[in-house]
Amino acid sequence: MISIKGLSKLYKTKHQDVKAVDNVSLDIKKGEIYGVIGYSGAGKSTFIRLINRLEEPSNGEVLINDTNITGLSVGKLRKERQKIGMIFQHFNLLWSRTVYDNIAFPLEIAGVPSRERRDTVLELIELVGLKGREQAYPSQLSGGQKQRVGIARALANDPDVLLCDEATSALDPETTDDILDLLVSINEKLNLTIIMITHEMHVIQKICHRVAVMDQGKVVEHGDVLDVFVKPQSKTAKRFVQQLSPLEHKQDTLHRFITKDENSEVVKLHFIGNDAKRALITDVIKRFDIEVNILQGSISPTQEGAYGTLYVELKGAANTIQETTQYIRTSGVEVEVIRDVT
Ligand SMILES: Nc1ncnc2c1ncn2[C@@H]1O[C@H](COP(=O)(O)OP(=O)(O)OP(=O)(O)O)[C@@H](O)[C@H]1O
Repeated sequence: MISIKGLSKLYKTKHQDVKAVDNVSLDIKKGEIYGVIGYSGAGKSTFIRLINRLEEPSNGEVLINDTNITGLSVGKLRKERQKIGMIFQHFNLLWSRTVYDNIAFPLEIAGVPSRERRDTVLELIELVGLKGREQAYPSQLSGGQKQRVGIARALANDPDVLLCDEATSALDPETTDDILDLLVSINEKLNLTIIMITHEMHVIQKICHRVAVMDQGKVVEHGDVLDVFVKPQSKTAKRFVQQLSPLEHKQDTLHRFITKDENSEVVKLHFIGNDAKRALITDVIKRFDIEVNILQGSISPTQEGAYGTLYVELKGAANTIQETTQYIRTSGVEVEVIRDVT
């Protein structure tokens, strides 16, 4: 649905040239929530603003439903932008207009007749959970409510895609989760494609189907969220995943279980999707003459299923330990033998 080809943005400043976005190519499918994550300065905001041409690209193309956004005249771009909603970190509401009038604004610009406009605004107010606050001004709203107005306004012209630029970064964790839940429900109800720029891995984990990791203007890794969480390849992705995994910080506590004794082995098990729900440890204990000592574990949900990590100590005869790890592997769970903790 969205095809981004060789997209680049070079800022020329007095002192230096900055490649904010460097030859990015991505395909985003209809109805998916696509996350783009990166640290500050990675080029995320520039990237998302290139999609609707709030920034002009230096190179490359953006195709939305086969329309080449990069090639459109100003007039045609204005029309096409109605199909691309956008929400912002600081909401960008019109402070002198009520909730109702903020949401009606893009419909006024699009020349929608007042009767139809009213129906759409009331429907959107209901959709984002702001019934009863129609006549409030932005200054009278909480951050979460302001973002709900932003979302309703972005949906007013029934867009094909919603661009979210750090849409939850100004919100507290609880309100962030409420807004993320709202975005998921809108994605499901309207089959709306959502592109989500963020520096928070929690956002990616909670709502995205696929993710691209940006560093210094480049996409250094992209794929299904579950794959990137379970097996991050790039240094940047690994750092992000570690942020979310409290276990990685506690690895030093594993030290005392790691010995040179061949009758004891510490292993890390990776569970993905339905594997995370299986009673594998019970199964292993029943099958093998082995002691299983659970050291640490966690399960994390994502949009595409759960993934989990479990550290266990296996105690028994060396060949039984080997048979056990082999059995676990053949049952589809990845096993990593931990010999050293760094
Ligand atoms: N208008 C501009 N002129 C010159 N350089 C710019 C401009 N906008 C962004 N940059 C530079 O481009 C790079 C990417 O910036 P961008 O804001 O896209 O990153 P980001 O990942 O969104 O970071 P943040 O989350 O901090 O905004 C940075 O080095 C930034 O200084």
